[in-house]
Amino acid sequence: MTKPFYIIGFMGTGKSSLKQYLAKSNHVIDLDELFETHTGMDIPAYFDRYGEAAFRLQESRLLQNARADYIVTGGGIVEREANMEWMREQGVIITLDLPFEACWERIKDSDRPLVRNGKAAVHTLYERRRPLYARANHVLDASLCTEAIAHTLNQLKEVEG
Ligand SMILES: Nc1ncnc2c1ncn2[C@@H]1O[C@H](COP(=O)(O)OP(=O)(O)O)[C@@H](O)[C@H]1O
Ligand SMILES: O=C(O)C1=C[C@@H](OP(=O)(O)O)[C@@H](O)[C@H](O)C1
Ligand SMILES: [Mg+2]
Repeated sequence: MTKPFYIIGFMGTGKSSLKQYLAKSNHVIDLDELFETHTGMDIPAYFDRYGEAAFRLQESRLLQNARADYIVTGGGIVEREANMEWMREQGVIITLDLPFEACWERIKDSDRPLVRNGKAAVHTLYERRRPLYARANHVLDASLCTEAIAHTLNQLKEVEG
């Protein structure tokens, strides 16, 4: 197994969509998918029942147990400094970067629990998290098509993985 590439970025930057385009020889884990398999609940239902703090605790646990070539995270992984430290120690952090309006267009009709707080609240969250995503080893332009982003990742993996 290679050094893990941790894919981070705000909701809607296209992290989860990458899976099908990454090299087939690579093992890819999406922490949100893993979360839903482990808990047997979808994320909106989990937020409703147990709240965001409980979600963050489970998310950190899953992060620390995940072993794969690519570990696709949820947008809030940057909320805990310990998660950032873990990812930096273990592997390479890659941010998908996209302006807020484009993220919002992609997520506004989805069932993501934080989207229910409305556009202004999500914008505030975006601004607060922006410096955290900027701390990655690499920042990629997420306005490109998924295939192009995956291609760049596959190339980076050959050099750094
Ligand atoms: N590169 C892209 N270009 C255009 N639309 C995209 C791209 N990547 C993802 N999308 C769309 O944006 C939405 C959110 O994508 P998703 O992969 O779930 O993002 P994330 O996991 O970062 O929240 C989906 O509707 C998806 O089809
Ligand atoms: O930004 C966040 O706090 C969240 C992002 C979501 O994942 P995506 O970034 O894949 O949408 C998911 O983990 C949860 O709804 C919380
Ligand atoms: Mg996702």
